[in-house]
Amino acid sequence: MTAISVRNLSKSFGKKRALDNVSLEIQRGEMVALIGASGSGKSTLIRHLCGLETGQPGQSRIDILDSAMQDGGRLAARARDMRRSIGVVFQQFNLVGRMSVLTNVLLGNLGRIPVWRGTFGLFTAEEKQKAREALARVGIPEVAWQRASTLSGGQQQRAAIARTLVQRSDILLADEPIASLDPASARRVMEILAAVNRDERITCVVSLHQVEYARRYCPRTVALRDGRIVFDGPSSELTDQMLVDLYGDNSEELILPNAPMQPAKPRCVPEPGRIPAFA
Ligand SMILES: Nc1ncnc2c1ncn2[C@@H]1O[C@H](COP(=O)(O)OP(=O)(O)OP(=O)(O)O)[C@@H](O)[C@H]1O
Repeated sequence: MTAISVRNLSKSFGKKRALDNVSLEIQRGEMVALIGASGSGKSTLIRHLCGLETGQPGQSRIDILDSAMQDGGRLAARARDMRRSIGVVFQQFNLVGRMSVLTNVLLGNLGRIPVWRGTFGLFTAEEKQKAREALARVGIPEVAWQRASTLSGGQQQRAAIARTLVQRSDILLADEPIASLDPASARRVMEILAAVNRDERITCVVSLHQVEYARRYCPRTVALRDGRIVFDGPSSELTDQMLVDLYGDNSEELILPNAPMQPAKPRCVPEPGRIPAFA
């Protein structure tokens, strides 16, 4: 089954063409890295895949699990329901900081339970147990009762992955999940994503700045430049020389494994009431 199918997707912001006739197929169970220099269109593509953006009117179409998510620049009526099958992890704003980690993970149930139960935080014992298991799965069972804002950046990303497990998503889209992390935390997060892909058969699309992580953890890489796909194939075949040829001076930010990492902590959602995307 095809997990994600993108056809002829273009998107402009004013005069800036962020995506330029992108077509892409990702099969169920794949783990795919999306790489590209800053501004190449990775986040814009991910935002389209989860229905947060619509493409230009015309021939574009995005199918998720063989159902149209958007067609001709219009979101399908079922798009909201379809989002339940897509877990999203962002570089920042992953968790509601004032809530406990466990509650954040429990928010993964929201698409499947009555709104009133979610609003009042009335989760069943079984749901709480599943949330605790998900935290154990990502290696941080001990932080369940901590406020999310007190977690380290790597722990926050792991809690966000736990939330997608509770959501029981078929597809996990991670938009630069390791960009703010130190190398050890980045490796841990990538290992967890790879394990979730392998063991739970969740299709993963991970946007990354450094090709080294793509080579190590993702069998397939899709490289974007100026909104166009310029490489799509086995990550092992994407050599440093190819990156230099594709990106020129900008290749440095993709090749040097430690250079562009900013040691900032991913930020939690600051205000109450805001639910992380598709939690
Ligand atoms: N909402 C928006 N309004 C205006 N321009 C936008 C918007 N979103 C993206 N862009 C522009 O589209 C282009 C692609 O941006 P995008 O964020 O998708 O790139 P990216 O590859 O994810 O970059 P980075 O690695 O720096 O996050 C950039 O030139 C960006 O400035």
